[in-house]
Amino acid sequence: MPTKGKGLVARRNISKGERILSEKPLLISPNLSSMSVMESAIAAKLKTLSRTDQRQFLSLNNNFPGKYPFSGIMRTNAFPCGSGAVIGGVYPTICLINHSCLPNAHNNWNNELQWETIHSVDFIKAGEEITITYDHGGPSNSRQAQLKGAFGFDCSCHQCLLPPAELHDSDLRREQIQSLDDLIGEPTRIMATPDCSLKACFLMLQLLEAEFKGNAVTLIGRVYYDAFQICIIHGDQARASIFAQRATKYRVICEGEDSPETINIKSLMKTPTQHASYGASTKWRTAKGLVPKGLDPDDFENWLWREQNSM
Ligand SMILES: C[S@@+](CC[C@H](N)C(=O)[O-])C[C@H]1O[C@@H](n2cnc3c(N)ncnc32)[C@H](O)[C@@H]1O
Repeated sequence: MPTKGKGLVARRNISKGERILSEKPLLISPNLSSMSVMESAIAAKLKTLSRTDQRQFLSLNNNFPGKYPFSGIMRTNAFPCGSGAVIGGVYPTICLINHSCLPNAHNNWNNELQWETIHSVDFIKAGEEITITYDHGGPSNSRQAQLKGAFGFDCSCHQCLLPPAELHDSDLRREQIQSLDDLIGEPTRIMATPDCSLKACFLMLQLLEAEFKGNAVTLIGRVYYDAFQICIIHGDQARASIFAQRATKYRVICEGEDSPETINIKSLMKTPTQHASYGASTKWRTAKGLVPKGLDPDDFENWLWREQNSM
């Protein structure tokens, strides 16, 4: 791939939500603070691998050559085994997938399978590059700084190369998305002014659509899960079950039916009271069956988002 080294390209059309591949890690290593300790730990693990696996590991890209080549390969390629995990895995094929700030696929550690999975989050045409995201979001300058610092490369994805005026508009939206994300996650606000937190979720969905078009599957799923949590904390089982249903739909697209997180949300959709925060407040208390029937779609959305003029 020009400016990116090797990459993965679709050989056939791939529909949204397909599991493109799943892979067992070649090697898993903790992210140790001392490079020399990490280098010896990886070297010891490498010795236990077959010759083919050793060759595959050594063929991976290294943006940090020098005194600690094995650690450099891990730092360039490893994916955390689960969100917030301190251990990371490298994979023979998945590690060929380049980054995009507007990716068409999503990577996820399936703790049940103990494999990393890749799902398409958009329709991918034959011949198109398959991309995932390595960054934590935000405007282009902060994404680029993070990618350079953590992985040692200058991002040349389509989004970062937009003409200046378009990049400026995109950066403004990404800044707003980041601020809303912080606001939605504030526990004191969720307890004191849940209406504001729910409104922030609603605004976030509009912004995600404007910025990512159809590709914001992962983020949309998270927003619906946040809305679920806001409702269940305040005892509103009816809305919580609808939000969990929507969160499930998006989780299935980017992680599959067999992901433990999908299974967990699906079960919360059926029994929202299983959530640990249920009962913290009774401010919005409703029974699960109190979802209104026969409303037109706009009125249903007004009810769901607790718009003032709704029932
Ligand atoms: C996990 S590897 C991906 C496969 C790699 N391109 C190769 O040739 O082996 C990650 C490395 O690919 C390159 N890369 C990935 N995404 C990129 C992007 N958006 N812009 C520039 N380089 C990128 C960087 O060198 C990065 O450190």
